[in-house]
Amino acid sequence: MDSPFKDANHIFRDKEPFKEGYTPDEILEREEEIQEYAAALQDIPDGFGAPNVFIYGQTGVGKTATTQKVIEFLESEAESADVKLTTLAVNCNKRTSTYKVLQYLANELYPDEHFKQGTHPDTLWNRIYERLDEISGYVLVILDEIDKLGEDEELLYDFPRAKAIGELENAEVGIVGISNNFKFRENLSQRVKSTLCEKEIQFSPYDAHELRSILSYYADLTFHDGVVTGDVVPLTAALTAQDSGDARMALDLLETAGDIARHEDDDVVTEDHVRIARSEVDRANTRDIITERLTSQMQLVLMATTLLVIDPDGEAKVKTIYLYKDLCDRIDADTLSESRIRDHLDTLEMFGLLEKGEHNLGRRGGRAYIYSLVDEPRIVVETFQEDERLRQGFPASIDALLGAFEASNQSHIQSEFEG
Ligand SMILES: Nc1ncnc2c1ncn2[C@@H]1O[C@H](COP(=O)(O)OP(=O)(O)OP(=O)(O)O)[C@@H](O)[C@H]1O
Repeated sequence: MDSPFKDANHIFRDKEPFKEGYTPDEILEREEEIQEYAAALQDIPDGFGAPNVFIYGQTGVGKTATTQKVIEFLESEAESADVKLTTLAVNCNKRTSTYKVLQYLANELYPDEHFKQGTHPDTLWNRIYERLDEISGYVLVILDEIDKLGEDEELLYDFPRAKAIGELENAEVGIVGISNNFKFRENLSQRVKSTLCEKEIQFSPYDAHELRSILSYYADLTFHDGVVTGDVVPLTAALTAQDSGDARMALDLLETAGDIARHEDDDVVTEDHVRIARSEVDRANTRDIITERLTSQMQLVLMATTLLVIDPDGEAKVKTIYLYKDLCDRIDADTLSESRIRDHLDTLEMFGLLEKGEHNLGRRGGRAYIYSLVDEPRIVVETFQEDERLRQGFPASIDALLGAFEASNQSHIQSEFEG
């Protein structure tokens, strides 16, 4: 058999910049935020203190990448100004409590020792303070995904006050908290909010113009010259801007379009590759949400809604609830109350799987909520068909129904739930 692998890659020159954790040399389209960020931290090189800063914005809008760049500048400014500065970066995604962050910091500050799980928290605090006093100067603790600490505020309360209350003599701690969870800030207690959110910087989603410039920069680094045809970057930027304004998502789409061109042995990447990539990425996202994030009852409610969407007789005659009960009977699952089903429909909407519209019931009075699927029904049906138990819930004619639906391309409103 001949080797199944392709010859030399004529599409990509380097894929490193697409990887998670890659630090770009340049941060584009964030000039204003960088200026604000620098102003918020100016007290450090000026020698006036270590401030606390809170950075927030949706996922993929450059909060982490911009922070890395600003910290690089800050470190070099501090050095030129002869100001002692230590920066400690912690990702709270993996360290979700004050204790875990302290354990991590202690291990970073004492590379020759190992602080095991179970070390008394007072020991961790004392050793950390001891070391920071030895190092002396300003200490900036950068807590990425700070919202993962949840309601555990001990660290956020104690650390910035350590000098004021005499725990530290020669060092002063400032915190940079980064979050994509908008509720986190609101839920902070007043005493922590007033310190941590002393200075706040918001990062907005990127618009199409900004994404174009970011994508062009990455395309130059990752693709061979002349491979990316004219409309690819603007289309990728426009599709992502309409959806989320998330640079990570845009880069993922561009890479997937390149992968498809490579796989198909095409010489160049075109708009068509981007469109195919878009449907592949959507498919993968939908699958992840359905299989990883929905409870089995939410899956059943989604299944019922999907069946109504593809069943030509389903429109406005049958309600989600009856179909849902029927599905539960078929796969022998418990049935929820109508109000819980309603909650689940709202959750499915929040996950971006369903869209809710409203219509008046005319002479009958009242309103009805109309749910439609955001994705192609086939993506949802195929995901359910991969699950042995859920597959039983579909009627034997599901493939024929789906085929007929696609042929007639009925994608309008289908499921009714009276409000
Ligand atoms: N303005 C930019 N210039 C260059 N690269 C960028 C820019 N914004 C984002 N990126 C790149 O996009 C990806 C996602 O950015 P980043 O991780 O900084 O987003 P984030 O806002 O911190 O997201 P999350 O909240 O999910 O952590 C990274 O690869 C990053 O290098």
